[in-house]
Amino acid sequence: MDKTFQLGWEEWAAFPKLGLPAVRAKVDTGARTSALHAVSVEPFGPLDKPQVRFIMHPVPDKPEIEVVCSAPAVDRREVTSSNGERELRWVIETPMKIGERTWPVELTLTNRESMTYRMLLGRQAIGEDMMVSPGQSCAQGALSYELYKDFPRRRPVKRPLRVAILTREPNNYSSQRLKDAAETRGHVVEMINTARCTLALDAADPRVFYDGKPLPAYDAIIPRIGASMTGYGMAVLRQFTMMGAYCLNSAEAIGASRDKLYAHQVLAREGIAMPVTAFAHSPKDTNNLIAHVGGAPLVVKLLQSTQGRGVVLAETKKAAESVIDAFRGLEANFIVQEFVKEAGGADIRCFIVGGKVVATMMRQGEAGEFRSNLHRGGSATKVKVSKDERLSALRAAKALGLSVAGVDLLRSSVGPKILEVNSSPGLEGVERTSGKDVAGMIVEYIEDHVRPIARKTVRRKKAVAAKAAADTAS
Ligand SMILES: Nc1ncnc2c1ncn2[C@@H]1O[C@H](COP(=O)(O)OP(=O)(O)OP(=O)(O)O)[C@@H](O)[C@H]1O
Repeated sequence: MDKTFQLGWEEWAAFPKLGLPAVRAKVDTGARTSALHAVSVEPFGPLDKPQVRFIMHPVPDKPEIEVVCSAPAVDRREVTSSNGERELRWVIETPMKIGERTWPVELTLTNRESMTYRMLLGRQAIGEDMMVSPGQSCAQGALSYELYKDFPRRRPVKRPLRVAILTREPNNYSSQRLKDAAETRGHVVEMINTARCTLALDAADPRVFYDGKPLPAYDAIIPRIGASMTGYGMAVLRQFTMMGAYCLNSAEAIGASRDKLYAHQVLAREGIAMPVTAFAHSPKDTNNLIAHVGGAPLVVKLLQSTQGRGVVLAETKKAAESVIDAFRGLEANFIVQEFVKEAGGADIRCFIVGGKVVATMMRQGEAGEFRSNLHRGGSATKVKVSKDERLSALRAAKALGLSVAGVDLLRSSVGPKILEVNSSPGLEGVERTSGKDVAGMIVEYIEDHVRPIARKTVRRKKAVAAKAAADTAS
């Protein structure tokens, strides 16, 4: 039986690792190397293991379909194109599937926008047992560009991602764990100090500069924005979103969860149980505030508080009045809250990744301390949460629109009461206590949600170009 693998003068190829299900290629035995259409080609990753990221428009008459690809770079070499021009091109190696057969091929990356075929299949990629029939088209069967129709909804392929962690603490446990988890899976991680980013607001080409140099297009951003940087961090995040990056938590969701008063209103609107909470603007309303939460004992919390710093327990009405007066004197914003005594100085942290509680821990304050924060000497232990607790934590994260969240709740006599929803929850306590690889789960979630297509960028660029043309004409 003839085992020769027949190729026609044109063939349909698929590149599973690049996320390209159908590319029409011209077979050209006159050319040594194969070439693939690529724009915005950017190298990234460590020097000893370089990667290239590029954008491919697989459908010639539909440039709005953009697929972001990345692959290990094997070389950078000078190639002479058919018109005799010499060009320095990145070379990648990736599996190619034609018909039933898959084999690794080397591809040089070049802009083939003006060519009919997005790919040229050169003789180096044609094996010894293959034969080209010049009179035959698509000897291995036809694919279709229809495969790109539902593209944004398809599960993206696993490719090396260029990930940035937005943090001012690159060496802390959470940043390092996320970096390790991503690198173990073949991704490249860069730590970006939020405070050092400069934003260039240009409708056609929004950029982020770092130390005066433009930052590249990232596939994903992991925001680890500290409370003191919330406003600017959100702006940086919005900019990266405009540049087409997938952001683990959106700027809006982070802003909503950081604004404690607003977050409490959202939870209340969604009917999620929490300690009765009150807020007043006028000093004349101190008595009303105290009455609203059922009188003393009660908790007064600074809206800007973190790590339990501005959280005070007032055991008597007199003490409550003094604390409220003191906070008002300092012009501080605060809320007054029912004290959930039966929680016994403990709270439960539910770590949520993509609509699932993936790890939990119970934090218990030191003897005589009603605040359970680990920074205040509290200790963490394993805990099994009830269905009610799990569901209310999930509802709280969903209400605020957070994909990754640390939801704190109190065990009250009438069921779970949500205390707070954190948008940059620390990993150390929860990983050490639960023994779970939470960082790994976050990276897997990112892999499943990174956009395979950068359509928005194209649409925006087109809209800006069209407006400029209209302005010139008028
Ligand atoms: N209403 C309450 N009833 C009982 N205990 C409470 C109440 N509010 C807070 N606590 C205790 O005080 C701790 C700190 O409160 P909270 O989490 O609201 O403060 P925070 O400063 O925002 O802390 P974080 O750093 O976790 O954001 C809680 O973990 C909990 O143990």
